[in-house]
Amino acid sequence: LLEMKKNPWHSPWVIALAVLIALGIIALVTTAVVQNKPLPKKFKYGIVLDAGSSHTSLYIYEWPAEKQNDTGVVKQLHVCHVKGPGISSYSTDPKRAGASLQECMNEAKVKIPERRHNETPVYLGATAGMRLLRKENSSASDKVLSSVAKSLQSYPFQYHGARIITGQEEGAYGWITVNYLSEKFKQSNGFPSDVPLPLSINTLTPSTMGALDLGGASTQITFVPHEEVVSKDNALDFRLYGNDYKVYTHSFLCYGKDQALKVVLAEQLQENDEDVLVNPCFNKGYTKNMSLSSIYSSPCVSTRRNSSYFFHRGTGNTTQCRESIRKIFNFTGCPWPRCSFNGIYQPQLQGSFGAFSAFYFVMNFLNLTTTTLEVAKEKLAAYCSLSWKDVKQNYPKIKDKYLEEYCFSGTYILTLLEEGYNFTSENWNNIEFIKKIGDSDAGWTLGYMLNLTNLIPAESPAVPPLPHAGYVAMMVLFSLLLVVLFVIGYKCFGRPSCTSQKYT
Ligand SMILES: Nc1ccn([C@@H]2O[C@H](COP(=O)(O)OP(=O)(O)OP(=O)(O)O)[C@@H](O)[C@H]2O)c(=O)n1
Ligand SMILES: [Ca+2]
Repeated sequence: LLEMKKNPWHSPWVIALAVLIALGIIALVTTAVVQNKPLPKKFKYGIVLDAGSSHTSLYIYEWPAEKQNDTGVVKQLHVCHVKGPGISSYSTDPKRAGASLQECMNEAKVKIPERRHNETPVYLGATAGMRLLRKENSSASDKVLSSVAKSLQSYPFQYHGARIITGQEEGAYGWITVNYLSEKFKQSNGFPSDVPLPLSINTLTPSTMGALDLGGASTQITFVPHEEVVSKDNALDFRLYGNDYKVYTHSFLCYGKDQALKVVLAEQLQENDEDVLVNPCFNKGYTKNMSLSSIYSSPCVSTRRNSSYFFHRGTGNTTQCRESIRKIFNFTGCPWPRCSFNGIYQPQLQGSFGAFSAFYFVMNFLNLTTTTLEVAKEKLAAYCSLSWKDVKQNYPKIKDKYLEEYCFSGTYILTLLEEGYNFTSENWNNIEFIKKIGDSDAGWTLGYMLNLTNLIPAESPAVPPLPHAGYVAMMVLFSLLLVVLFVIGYKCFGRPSCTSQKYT
């Protein structure tokens, strides 16, 4: 009996040690489990079709399901350019609008894992081409939309609608895209998120990047100004990742580069009595027989002329070209403290800007993406003065459709940015001409999907239970404790000092 009482395993010290060791193991396992929840490794997908005035593109986005609230995790997986013109061009044969999307939709079926098809949302947003068609003939635009809707619904994805987005949305989502991709929303304003900010809010919000989008039929300018946006039509309020943003946006319908060209040509024709149009915005030696209906059929053009064809001849003079482009802007009659043009309010430009879509295509072709404004003007003048023969020889691979318009387009862009939006030599280099940020294209589609899929939270997402450093420290501490307990246990084993004397 005495022997049994002396058994060291029955000493309270050893029992206490055993309990502590067990607790240590439980603590270790719990910390590891809480911190490193098993990763499901599940990817989610979304499809957005950008039905622009000149073409349609299908974008597939991908993001890890468990991180979807973080900023910057949604990425473009794939883009497919639909063959043929924009959907508004099928107004006389709407069925073909839906059919035109099939090739890209079939590609999406291959790119997205089959088991994810039924949970993948698909959105179609149509822009200025459809806005113009709706203005002209709303039943035709309805038919085109029904045709594309029917086509999209025949796929195994989750159909979320086909609609014409507003110019405001187009500007806002473009702004969200560039700031999401350049991780501008991650920054904090230095104030706790529940503290109401002083009135001069936009001087305290983290800096963002403005967005400049030039399409075929409309153009958008969107940025966070320092001053209050006094025109309600141009004001947007966002709360993203715990910060408030007061954003200015405006979309100019008919000021996309294809429609602007039609308006310029119509003005030039108006000033010409003959059926020959001598145009300083096209290279010398460029000639083309054009139908007047190609210009007068546009709802952006209000003038009319009787004959059916005209002879278009270039002279390649950028100074004269700029003069004729300037005529489509109205710089008088501003009812606001400040205007861009046509009496539209625009606050003072603020911060850096990302200029994408046709701003990029044209400026990149002309090699003007990184120059000063003065050098851009000089280089453009030199390009415009090249003969059409030389231009064709220098760029044999570029389609005539694009090539013939670069002198006009370059001059239009400089006029729009400098005289329309009031960029100057001083802030010119705040404009960054971009196509992509990382692997994703700059444009409104990503912002549209992030918003409709609730992928951008209003408040900062919750942080993990422990920051990584805290987790490592805890693990080291628990491990050390366990080692110490083992050592004490081992050293104590069988020693009288560790066994209770009152049993003897
Ligand atoms: N490599 C390219 C591709 C396009 N373009 C021109 O860029 C303009 C269209 O730009 P885009 O952003 O694609 O316009 P859409 O989205 O079709 O038009 P919108 O946004 O106004 O609906 C067209 O004039 C087209 O000819 C170009 O110059 N070079
Ligand atoms: Ca567009």
